[in-house]
Amino acid sequence: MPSRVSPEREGLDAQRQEVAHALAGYLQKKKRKPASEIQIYADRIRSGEHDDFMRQISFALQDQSRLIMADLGGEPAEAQSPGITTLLLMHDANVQHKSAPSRQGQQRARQDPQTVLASLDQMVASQKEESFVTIPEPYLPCTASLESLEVIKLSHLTTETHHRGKSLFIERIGPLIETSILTLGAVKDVDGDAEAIEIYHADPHLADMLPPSTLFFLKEPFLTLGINGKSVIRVDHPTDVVDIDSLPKSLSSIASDQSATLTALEWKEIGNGYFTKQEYFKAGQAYQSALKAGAEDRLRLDVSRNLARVELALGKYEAARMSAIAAVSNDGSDPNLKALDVKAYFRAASASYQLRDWEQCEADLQKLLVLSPNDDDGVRLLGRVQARLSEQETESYDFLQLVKRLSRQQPRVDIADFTKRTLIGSSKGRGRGLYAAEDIKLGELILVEKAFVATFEWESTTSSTKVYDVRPKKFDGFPAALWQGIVQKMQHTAPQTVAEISRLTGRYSGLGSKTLRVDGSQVVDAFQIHDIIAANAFAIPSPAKTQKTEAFGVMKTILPAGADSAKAMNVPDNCALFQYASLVNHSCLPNATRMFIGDAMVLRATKGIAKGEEILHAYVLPSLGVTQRQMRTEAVWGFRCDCKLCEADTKESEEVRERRAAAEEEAGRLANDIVTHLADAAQRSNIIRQAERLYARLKGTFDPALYEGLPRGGTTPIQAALAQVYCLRGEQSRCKTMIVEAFDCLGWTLSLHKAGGEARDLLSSKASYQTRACEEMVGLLGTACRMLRENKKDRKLAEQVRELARTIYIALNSVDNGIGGIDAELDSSRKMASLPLR
Ligand SMILES: C[S@@+](CC[C@H](N)C(=O)[O-])C[C@H]1O[C@@H](n2cnc3c(N)ncnc32)[C@H](O)[C@@H]1O
Repeated sequence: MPSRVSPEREGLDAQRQEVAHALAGYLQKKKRKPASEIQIYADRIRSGEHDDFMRQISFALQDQSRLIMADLGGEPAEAQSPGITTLLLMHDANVQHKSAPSRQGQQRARQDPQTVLASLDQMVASQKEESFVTIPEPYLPCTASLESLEVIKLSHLTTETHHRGKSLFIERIGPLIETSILTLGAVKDVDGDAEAIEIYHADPHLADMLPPSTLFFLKEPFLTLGINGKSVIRVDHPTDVVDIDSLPKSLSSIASDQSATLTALEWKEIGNGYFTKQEYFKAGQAYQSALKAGAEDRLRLDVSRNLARVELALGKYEAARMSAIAAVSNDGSDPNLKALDVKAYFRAASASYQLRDWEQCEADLQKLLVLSPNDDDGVRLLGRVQARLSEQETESYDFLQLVKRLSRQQPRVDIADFTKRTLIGSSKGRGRGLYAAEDIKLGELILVEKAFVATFEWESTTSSTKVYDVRPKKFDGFPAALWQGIVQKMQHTAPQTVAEISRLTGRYSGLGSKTLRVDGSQVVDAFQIHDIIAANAFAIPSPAKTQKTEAFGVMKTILPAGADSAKAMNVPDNCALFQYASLVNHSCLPNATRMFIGDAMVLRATKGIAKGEEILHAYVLPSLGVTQRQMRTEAVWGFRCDCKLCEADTKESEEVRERRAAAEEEAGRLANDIVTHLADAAQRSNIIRQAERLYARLKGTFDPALYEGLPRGGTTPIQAALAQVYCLRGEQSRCKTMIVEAFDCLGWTLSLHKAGGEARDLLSSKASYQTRACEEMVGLLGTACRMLRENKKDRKLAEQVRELARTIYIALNSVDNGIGGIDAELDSSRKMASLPLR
């Protein structure tokens, strides 16, 4: 009997044809794909292979890829809308992920090198096209030593399997191709069996580390499917790759089998040759070989000293310090050796400086100066390290100089951290947090910290990479350059720093804060770093923008990655990870605000903080609506804020919120118009009355009992405009009342009665939500100052108000290069005062 096709089925088929046709048209037009590739996609759709996906593609064709994301079962990406090709690839990645368990344990087919190299070209083409990275289910890096692993061949590999307890001994064939954050290549084993390999976060010198025809080890290999659906060995943790030169001594016979046996002296000469050509990695390898070949006495000292120099150039500071110290002869009787010891100590001190171990650096230099008291380099470095020690102790930073020196070529600052005013403690329901170790006044420094790693968009093409994470099924941008930078740096960092970074919160805890050195390398869990970045990285504004800061165009304090309201899921241009400042928890009623100078974060108090109080800053803009705030903190950091403001905001009805939003919008517009219309006598009274009515309406939307002592956002612009108007009209009492009310709405009590004590005593905090409000506060104080200056008896108070504005300005900017703007503001108010108002 012929099968009957249901009407629904017929409809679906027709729809499929239509979508396939539209997709083909779309791809041809937008992506300029070769016709053959379009045909493949269209055929796949026609054959029903993408049946579920049909609907999603039709959404995409209507440019609604956000909905598709939600449909795929992941969180809707708010800003990153993947294109159709990406969606198809993502779909494939998802299907691959789901079907992985059914493939697990399947025997891998033997492949010859030519076939693998040909498919590598295909993989490279699709990677270049999409620059799209899939993050698989996390797995741990190998923590076993090479000696304890059983060597297997490629033919022993089975799919979707982490071969724990095993290692491969393989060699690279063909080129290594870097695309985005992964390096693609091909390898073969002693049987001539070949396989593709994907190495993530690879050492920048990977090609030198794994030269063709040189065998290397891959610990606990993982065989999976690549982006093209073909098998590939995936290496997520770079420490799973062990090159011949890093082999432990017990296995170094393998190395000598590979290279003709040279003497230590010959290796040293080879190293020096590479050094002259600035091929530092290869020079380092040669010096290592010299040491392994048994360099002794003077030769050992020379090789170690040269190796230290090379390691400094490669950023391997831990190793550099050890090599430098190993190069010290301590033989004061020989003037030649003494001079060489000076060099060795200088290299040790330079490494200590880079490791930010200021005390060690100073100690290394003291030893140097005993041998050569007037050594220029030594004396200069001692000056620098003493400046760092002073910053660390007494916060003696010259912020203005630091800002002036920033440029695109030099976006990083040379400063020490200042953390002694804070202590780490546990914060109920929030994990760890930072606490004030002493009383801290409004505007004062809480901490200064240089980023562990910071990346700037102009330095790398991978500052934001498209990533599909199979765990939350989330497609998003991710700061891949930062990820790679941290994974790399962790391998050459002091264990204590590694442990601190590893302790930072992240959804996947991986190796935890255990520090493990295996086979001479610091083991790093790349997935753990990924999740640490997701929960802790900060966006930083471009130093170029920072330099332009003037007057009230204050430096923007940018929120942590993914936290900005407008760009929601977009990855910021510049981002950084801070080891210590990451511990500051969130509140919509913060007591601290952050700003950045290059790669350093400066955190200041936005209200008086008593000893023992927790330091809190805002991860999301407190002025956003509560629903948006909570959605963001939940999506990015996995918590719901339970501060008093969130509590009050959530108790309000939707109707009240909508009413207020409408009044706020109108008030904002009117606040802008008001000054423009002041000169117009016909409009003036009318517009002022309108503003007063609107202000009363806006104020009326807040339930006084619910918001007792809490800030009421959105009122400031109209209050500031009215205060200016009253000031210009000479209505001092109304002006004063409006300014005091404006501060009250921002969560502050401002006293404008009489001068006395310190300027900051004029202000006391209830439960302010500042951060962005600082700008508005400075403006309001400008008006207050102008009003007070009119009366002779209030001149002293006026100066205190100006000083208070300055304190708040610095709390936000850290430098007072824009403080002249406050006076300029007063001048412009004076000009306005000449307008005929009455
Ligand atoms: C940047 S870390 C802050 C340090 C963190 N408390 C720790 O122990 O490492 C961000 C994480 O802290 C926690 N957190 C921060 N503020 C919070 C708050 N107001 N309520 C609950 N948890 C919070 C969340 O777990 C969030 O993912």
